[in-house]
Amino acid sequence: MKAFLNKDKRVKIESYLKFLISSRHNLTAIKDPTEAYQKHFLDIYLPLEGLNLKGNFIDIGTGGGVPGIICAILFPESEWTLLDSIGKKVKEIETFISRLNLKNVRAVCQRAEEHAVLNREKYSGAFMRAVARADICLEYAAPLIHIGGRIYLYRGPGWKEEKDAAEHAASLLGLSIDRVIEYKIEENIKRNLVIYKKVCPTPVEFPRKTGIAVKKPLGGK
Ligand SMILES: C[S@@+](CC[C@H](N)C(=O)[O-])C[C@H]1O[C@@H](n2cnc3c(N)ncnc32)[C@H](O)[C@@H]1O
Repeated sequence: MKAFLNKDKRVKIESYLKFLISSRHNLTAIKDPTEAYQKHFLDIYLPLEGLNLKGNFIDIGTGGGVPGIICAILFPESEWTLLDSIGKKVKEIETFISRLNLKNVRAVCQRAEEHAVLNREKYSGAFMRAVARADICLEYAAPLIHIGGRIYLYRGPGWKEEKDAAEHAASLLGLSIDRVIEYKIEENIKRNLVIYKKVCPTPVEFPRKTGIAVKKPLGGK
């Protein structure tokens, strides 16, 4: 199903952005509704407009629920797992999920490396924004998705500099780059949705033990 907006989805997205910017736990530094619409909604929505998504997806390092909650509203026929290692964030997004009456979302408090132990190859796709360097994100996400599944990384203009490290990690993890969607959320704010496809099994040694992906990134220091 392609991403599209109708009145019901618009209302839910506006309510969610209100919850997010008025959170007690400072889930975002953005407090202005117009800026939140641009940086938390348009940033996620614009590159998805032409994409067909259906299945069982995970948002790793969801924080306040971006991109997971936005995606769950845009793609109600898919199942969404929102993962974060910080308990108070997960508790708060659980309240957002129930206030928005979203039936296709669950929130899980766990580190990505630990989630992979019992959920290997469970998902059709993984989304990540602002969690870590791209090569580190790929190590977290690759074991969780099945062959043929995709990893969607929201990256800023620094993507060009981190691309070689990400490509090296991808070659070790069974991934191949699928496409890069370039877009702008404002005339001078350039963004990329970098999409990797899982083409063969991720070796069992990945993800490495908790914390190692950050300490010794696959793409080098
Ligand atoms: C800067 S926030 C980004 C939140 C959100 N994705 C966004 O774009 O607004 C990064 C989040 O990733 C989570 N995180 C970092 N490493 C993680 C890991 N290994 N497993 C689970 N969550 C992780 C942090 O707890 C934090 O909430």
